[in-house]
Amino acid sequence: MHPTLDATTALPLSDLPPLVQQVIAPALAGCAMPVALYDAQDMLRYANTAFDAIYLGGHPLPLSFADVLRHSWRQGLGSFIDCGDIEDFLADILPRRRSAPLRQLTTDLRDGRWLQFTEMLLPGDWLLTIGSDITALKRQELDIRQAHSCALHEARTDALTGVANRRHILEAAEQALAARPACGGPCLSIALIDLDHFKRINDRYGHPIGDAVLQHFCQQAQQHLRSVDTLGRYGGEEFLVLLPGADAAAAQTIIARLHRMRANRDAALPAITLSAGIAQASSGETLGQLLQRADQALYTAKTAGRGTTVVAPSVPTEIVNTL
Ligand SMILES: Nc1nc2c(ncn2[C@@H]2O[C@H](COP(=O)(O)OP(=O)(O)OP(=O)(O)O)[C@@H](O)[C@H]2O)c(=O)[nH]1
Repeated sequence: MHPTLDATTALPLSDLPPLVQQVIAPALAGCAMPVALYDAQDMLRYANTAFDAIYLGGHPLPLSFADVLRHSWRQGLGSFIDCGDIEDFLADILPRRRSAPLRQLTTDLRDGRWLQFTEMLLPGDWLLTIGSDITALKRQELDIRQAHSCALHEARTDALTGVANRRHILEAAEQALAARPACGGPCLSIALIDLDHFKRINDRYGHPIGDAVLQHFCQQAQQHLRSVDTLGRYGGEEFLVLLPGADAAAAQTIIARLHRMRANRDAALPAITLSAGIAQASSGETLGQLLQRADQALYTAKTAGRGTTVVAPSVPTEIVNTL
């Protein structure tokens, strides 16, 4: 009778393939990297101490691969299962098991660590699994990803109001226009909004109150726009709203909600009104042309006395093409 490999090995050494018996198992028995060996029927026949601690918690062998995962899941050990259902998880991964002579898999453990497993098919259909701890690498990757998304967010966001900045809202508008088919397709409208007599707010109450009014306007406006709409700061007290799927009439209804926001205003802040110019994109129209029409409509709203919305007349395609 041969000695067992370590505390978790339930089978005699002679039962394992010679390569494992003579080289792999003795070298890896006390190794910090988890090592496991499955036979041709996918029964776990050998696990070193590190693998036992992660998946078995002292459970005796043999155990099928699926039962290793079921057992570890029940015991709060092993891999984290995103879908939360061990049987669904097994149904997803089992068809790919043993699908190549050498495979690498990454898994996050319920204790927060990350492992990369290398699975190697051996003669006689045995499968050797060796894991290495890649937690530090994963944390670094996560930090880099978070730093990147923070940098991206900052590059796209207006620092005062938290809405899209001018560059980002214009990029979004370009993309929305480019995504439209050459003719037909869903509508797209834009609204240029300017807060009325804003200079007076600054002059009378001071710049910090002016800033607070801008912030409050953006907060409120975002609550009153649809989730598909995008609000961006176009200039000082001027804002651009993208209204996908909205024709001019629908856009007017949505912008009317912003006019009514005065009713919910923060009593600590001075009241404001706004003027808006709406333009519905015509087929083939460039962003420059669309903005020009919205700006013209805004100008008309301003000269008409402010506190109102003007819709730019629609442009027939043949005229757009000559603009
Ligand atoms: N507090 C504050 N004021 C700003 C900011 N950006 C622009 N402004 C002010 O917004 C005011 C815009 O003034 P005008 O262009 O004369 O327009 P208005 O007073 O709003 O008048 P109309 O647009 O004609 O209704 C200026 O006084 C700017 O200083 C900002 O970030 N914070």
